[in-house]
Amino acid sequence: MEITFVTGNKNKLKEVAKILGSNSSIVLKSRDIDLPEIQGSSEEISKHKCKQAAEMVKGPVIIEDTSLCYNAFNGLPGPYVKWFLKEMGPAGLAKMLDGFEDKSGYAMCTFSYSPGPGNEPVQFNGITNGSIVAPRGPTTFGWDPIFKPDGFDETYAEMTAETKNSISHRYRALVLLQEYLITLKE
Ligand SMILES: O=P(O)(O)OP(=O)(O)OP(=O)(O)OC[C@H]1O[C@@H](n2cnc3c(O)ncnc32)[C@H](O)[C@@H]1O
Ligand SMILES: [Mg+2]
Repeated sequence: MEITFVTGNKNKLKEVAKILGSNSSIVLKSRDIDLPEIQGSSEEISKHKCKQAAEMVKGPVIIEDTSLCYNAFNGLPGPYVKWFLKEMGPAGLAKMLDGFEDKSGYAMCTFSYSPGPGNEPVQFNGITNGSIVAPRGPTTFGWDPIFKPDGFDETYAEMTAETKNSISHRYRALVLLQEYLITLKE
């Protein structure tokens, strides 16, 4: 099955390609487009991106929207983390919690799949719980240096790609997406 992943983020594409790598039933194509995003919940933003992607590609597409949620902020910055990261950097994003005892949070990936234009997208959520820490490790990908998943001492940035891809929010959502796509073929 050939599916086009529409994203303006090269690191996302790299991880998705790697996670799906061993699964030969999906042939992943990609389009480098930074789709406009509405304001709303992660699900609403993801659905809107997916509908636009299906119109552009005129065939089966996946897109995803990623959130970093602070429990002390009732889930914010959530899907708006990109703009906080852009202006404050990872260190500033971690410092936002200085006045709060609760440093817990979660990373969430909301994938949407559409078989083509005019179809209602199907959604899959992957969540990895963790805590927000002062930046540690390479600054290659977004807020990776400040997110320490539960059960690990390392931040996402300090882990090997293999370890991150075996526990990440993105991996968990992709497991569900793959399970769904397999049912379509039956
Ligand atoms: O074109 P799209 O797919 O929307 O790519 P984007 O970079 O705009 O991504 P989002 O809208 O989902 O915004 C999520 C923000 O979180 C960052 N991000 C996404 N996944 C991440 C991950 O696994 N680790 C660290 N940062 C991540 C990403 O760089 C953005 O700044
Ligand atoms: Mg985006």
